[in-house]
Amino acid sequence: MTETQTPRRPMIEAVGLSKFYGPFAAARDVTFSVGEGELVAFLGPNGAGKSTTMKMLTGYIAASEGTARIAGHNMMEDRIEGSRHLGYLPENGPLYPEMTPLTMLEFFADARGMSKAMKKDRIEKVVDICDLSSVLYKAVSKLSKGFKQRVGMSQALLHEPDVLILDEPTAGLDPNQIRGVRATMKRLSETKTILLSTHILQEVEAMADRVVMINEGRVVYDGDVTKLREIGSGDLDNAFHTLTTSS
Ligand SMILES: Nc1ncnc2c1ncn2[C@@H]1O[C@H](COP(=O)(O)OP(=O)(O)OP(=O)(O)O)[C@@H](O)[C@H]1O
Repeated sequence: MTETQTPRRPMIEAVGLSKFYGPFAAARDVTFSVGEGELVAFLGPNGAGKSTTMKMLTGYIAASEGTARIAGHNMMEDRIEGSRHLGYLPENGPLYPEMTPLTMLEFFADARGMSKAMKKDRIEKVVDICDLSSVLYKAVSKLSKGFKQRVGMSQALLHEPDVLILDEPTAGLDPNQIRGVRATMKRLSETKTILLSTHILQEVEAMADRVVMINEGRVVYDGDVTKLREIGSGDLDNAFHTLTTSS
């Protein structure tokens, strides 16, 4: 950042977050922040602690140590206010298999206390953004993985949050579905702050302003994609390998 640029307002903050399961640390002293309007990729091998960190950031699980803040709100002390700003797509989607996408969105809109008019308007908008009109009346259990992912995304966007935490939004999708989800995320990144976990390095190249990498529960890299590539002598796969196998 040059001296003339104003620092971005931090919208997602992990401050010394740790999560212990007995003696095992799933996350240890994780500290990073995502500024307003940034799209940050959260990278790491299987079991590195990405989902655990995201769950602490969203207030879904309590941290053993440290603080999580969304739009300045401590997610343990002020979760309701923080959650107003936050859309969260968990790893396996918050899906109710016997509901249809429409009944599920209505259910979430009611749970958020939306007025009738607001509910209609917001459901129409997220159905459009996530391209769900063809499956609105089908049971979620009968939908393809790609559509299930989009239903999860529509739920995350329903209350028009300005911060999105998306846990592997493209995992298990075919290349066409990945294209669709990436295009949606790219559009959303024009107006929102996004933290997105992924294993796919092309996704990082295509979309992210910055990368936070985690390995064995600890942050091992926080910086831009260009510097990350330099660590791998010009290759992101190499950089990933170097940073996640040397500890
Ligand atoms: N409830 C739990 N009890 C015990 N260990 C857990 C629990 N939840 C997660 N872990 C462990 O914590 C570590 C981090 O898991 P986490 O799901 O955060 O990793 P991840 O980086 O999201 O992995 P993946 O890319 O495979 O989704 C793993 O070793 C996991 O087995």
